[in-house]
Amino acid sequence: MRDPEIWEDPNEFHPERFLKEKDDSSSDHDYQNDAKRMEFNFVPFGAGRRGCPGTALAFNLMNTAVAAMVQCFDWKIGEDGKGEKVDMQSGSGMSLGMVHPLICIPVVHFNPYDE
Ligand code: HEM
Repeated sequence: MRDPEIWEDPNEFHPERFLKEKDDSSSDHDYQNDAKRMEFNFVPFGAGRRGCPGTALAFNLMNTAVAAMVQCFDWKIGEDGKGEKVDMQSGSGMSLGMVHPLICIPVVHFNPYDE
């Protein structure tokens, strides 16, 4: 999943790598493109007969869900809210579960009804 022969800086968090269009030379990074992803370098929803049937729904909802989480909350790390950094170490397997479960506490910082 983090094969350096397929992904540039595979252990770095570069979400913009998924924005890059095929043959876009405007960036220093040669991030992956849609065509390469179709070659099963990126399979977050599995594939084949048992592939995820919720793929289209997830794609439609994910932007809104993440935007709401970022816009409406600050996030404290750990059960006591005193952690400083999320341990992103990933396990093995198709879907890269986290070795250390992510525990964060949402703190509301924007309430549209507080007017
Ligand atoms: C970001 C969101 C999601 C991710 C990353 C995800 C990922 C996955 C993965 C990796 C599998 C296993 C596929 C395989 O074995 O090849 C799976 C299966 C499945 N997913 Fe999702 N999924 C997501 C959202 C959803 C949603 C929104 C639904 C339903 C509304 C859903 C329903 C299912 C079901 C029912 C299965 C079992 C399919 C089967 O075994 O035949 N998933 N998903």
